[in-house]
Amino acid sequence: MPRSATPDPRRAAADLLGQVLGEGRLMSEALGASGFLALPPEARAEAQRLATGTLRGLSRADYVLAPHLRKAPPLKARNVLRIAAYELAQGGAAHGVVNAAVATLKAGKRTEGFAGLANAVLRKAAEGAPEAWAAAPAPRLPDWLREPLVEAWGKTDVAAMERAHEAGAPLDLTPKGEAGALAEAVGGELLPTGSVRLSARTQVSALPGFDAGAWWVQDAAAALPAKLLGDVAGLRVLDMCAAPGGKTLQLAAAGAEVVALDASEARLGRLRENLERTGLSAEVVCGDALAFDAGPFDAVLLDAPCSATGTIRRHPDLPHARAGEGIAELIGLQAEMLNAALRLARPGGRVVFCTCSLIPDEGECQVEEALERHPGLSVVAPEADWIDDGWRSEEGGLRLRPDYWAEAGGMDGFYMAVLERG
Ligand SMILES: C[S@@+](CC[C@H](N)C(=O)[O-])C[C@H]1O[C@@H](n2cnc3c(N)ncnc32)[C@H](O)[C@@H]1O
Repeated sequence: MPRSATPDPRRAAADLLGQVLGEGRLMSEALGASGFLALPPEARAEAQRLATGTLRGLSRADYVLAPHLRKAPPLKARNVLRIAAYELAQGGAAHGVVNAAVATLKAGKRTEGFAGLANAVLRKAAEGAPEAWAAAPAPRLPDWLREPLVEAWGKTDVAAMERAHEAGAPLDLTPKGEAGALAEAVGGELLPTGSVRLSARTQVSALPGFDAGAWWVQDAAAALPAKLLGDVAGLRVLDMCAAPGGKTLQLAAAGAEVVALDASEARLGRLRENLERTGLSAEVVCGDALAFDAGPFDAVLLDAPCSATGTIRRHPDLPHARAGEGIAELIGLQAEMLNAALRLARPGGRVVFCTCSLIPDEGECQVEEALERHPGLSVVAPEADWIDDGWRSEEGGLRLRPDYWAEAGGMDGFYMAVLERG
């Protein structure tokens, strides 16, 4: 399928799937490609919805299509069939979904030959589609990630995480001001941790307070590391890997004098936009955290680059586009960054270390090893009425997982710990 502008969202969705499944590209990269950006906003939103939903249930799509296919067609055509299977499972009218898939295939030189096959396959797959989809085996993470997670958390818990990944994520907002007032203004649920939760289908820019910068989108778990620093009003705080700035905004809103450091100028552009929209301020610095030398700070927040395996609910492309490459390097970088954070904190100052990863090597183990490297360093057990004791991990941090709060819509996987310099 050519990557030219097209108003057909199914074709665009199939192209997104092709990039993720065929080229190992992350969806976030594919969504930023000029061909995709040239589409009208509604087509982009629909393509993203279709691609994301199909990826969440990819093995179900293959399972319901398999009995009707003698052999799997090439990836481009297969992805159109998978999207149609997802639409049928969602209750899409059979004739509309089948005709649309056939038209999408006919529009592509390399897929037009599969239009007849798709017509026959999808008509058969349409019968009892939602039931067949629900009866298919539940999606599992690929082995590169499943194996280390089963070793860390056990099969039952990993299956619960996989269910949470398939369920997707609601929309969480962090208030600039009072959380109860925001919950009322947007008609959302006030969570015990102070985030406000809305349905994933909410149109963000249409919510009251968007233009005024009264809140920002941030997963409920991602909002907790900044809270662990406690009362930061008047303190000089370094947000060491700051962009796009969710935690910088929290710290600035809490009255800290924030230095927001990040190595990516492009991502800092988004941080600056966020500061502007919310009317908050921070000193923004583009640079390498390992070479940064403007301490000491009263407190440091280190949200280190990681595998991002805690965010699969929102990014179901990740386990498909990646195969674990680069994680060993990230683990080394996280340890170096933690050393740098401890250097930059004043004696007695606190460092919150966090990663949005489900892999203990990027969380619990980092803290255990830092304690061995730094005599005098201690872990401070966080105290807050919103902390569930089940979140506490042995070395003194908090382990959050996507299968926690399952009935309330879950949370991203995160690890966080408060360290105090001797
Ligand atoms: C997990 S993200 C941070 C998210 C951010 N804290 C937030 O809440 O919006 C990790 C960030 O680390 C940055 N980063 C990676 N290597 C870095 C380095 N050597 N120095 C500074 N920042 C770095 C990346 O550009 C990325 O923005």
